[in-house]
Amino acid sequence: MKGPLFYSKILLFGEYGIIRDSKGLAIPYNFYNGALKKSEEPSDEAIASNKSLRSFASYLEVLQTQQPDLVTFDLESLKNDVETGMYFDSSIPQGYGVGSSGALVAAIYDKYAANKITVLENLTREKLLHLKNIFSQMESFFHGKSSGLDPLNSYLSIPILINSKDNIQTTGIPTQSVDGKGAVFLLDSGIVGETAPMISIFMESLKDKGFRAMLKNQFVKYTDICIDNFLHGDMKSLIGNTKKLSKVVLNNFKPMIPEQFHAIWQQGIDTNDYYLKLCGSGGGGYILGFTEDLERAKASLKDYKLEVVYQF
Ligand SMILES: Nc1ncnc2c1ncn2[C@@H]1O[C@H](COP(=O)(O)OP(=O)(O)O)[C@@H](O)[C@H]1O
Ligand SMILES: C[C@@](O)(CCOP(=O)(O)O)CC(=O)O
Repeated sequence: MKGPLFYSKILLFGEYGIIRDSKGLAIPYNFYNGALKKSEEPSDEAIASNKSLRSFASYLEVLQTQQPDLVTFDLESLKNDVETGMYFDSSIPQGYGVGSSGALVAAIYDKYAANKITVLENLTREKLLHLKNIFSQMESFFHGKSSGLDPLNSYLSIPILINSKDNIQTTGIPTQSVDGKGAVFLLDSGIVGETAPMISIFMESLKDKGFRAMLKNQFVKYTDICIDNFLHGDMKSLIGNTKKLSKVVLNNFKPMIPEQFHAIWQQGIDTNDYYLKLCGSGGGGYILGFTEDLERAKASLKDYKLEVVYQF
């Protein structure tokens, strides 16, 4: 048995802001994927994954008992498959901000949900919101509060634009220019991040009036402008505004940036070779980079591994 593939995602813009109603833009990232699978001779990884699925199945049982109107599953098949060794065979790194638990949630919903909303039907705003709500509650098993956006992106495999909490839509993004000099890339911090403590730090910071003002007048403002620039293919403005965003993040989201990356973050701003921003909740995992000139960014970051995700 091997199920369909579910992909990783990248939240290009909107981390933290979407908790406070900024815009957000998430795109599928097809470099990594995962699928439900059974194997005769499971590896240690498969055994660990199976164990995690077992607890997830119990959680879903409670969820559907508590909220039968939200979603129900074919629990008998799910439990039976878990008993007979099913696991999530995935190349998506865990705790890296590219949605490993989101892809898993999407795969489970796809295979076991009753009356599921499918990708093929007309996805009205109401249906999208309903799906996001289901996914949010399913995914909260893995890291507490979840917006449900990761599984939604993985399930639909199309870019999603968040206009506000209750207003989301699927969207197109400008076609890549494969020989373009400009690029969006991932920088591997080599550290596994944890989502929940980062969100706690953010929530704590929100108690401060100055932080709230910075968020509204700078962070959310530049996030929203960057998304507009990106969607309209205005890459010149995008680069200028990611520079502003990069500065705001370095000055105000330090706990979310591993310490050994503070200097190269600043170096990008000083040299204009690249601009860094958070990729998801931060604290490790990937850092997202934007550059007008990929070769220059590569030379400047020669000691690091870059993965290009989009060229323009
Ligand atoms: N292949 C897998 N099999 C079982 N559980 C997985 C798998 N991949 C991810 N998970 C679960 O998802 C958690 C990581 O999700 P999360 O904290 O949301 O990080 P991220 O989504 O940034 O990768 C893991 O701790 C694990 O419980
Ligand atoms: C920090 C946050 O805004 C983005 C998600 O981060 P991550 O991809 O789970 O690391 C949290 C959320 O909106 O669920």
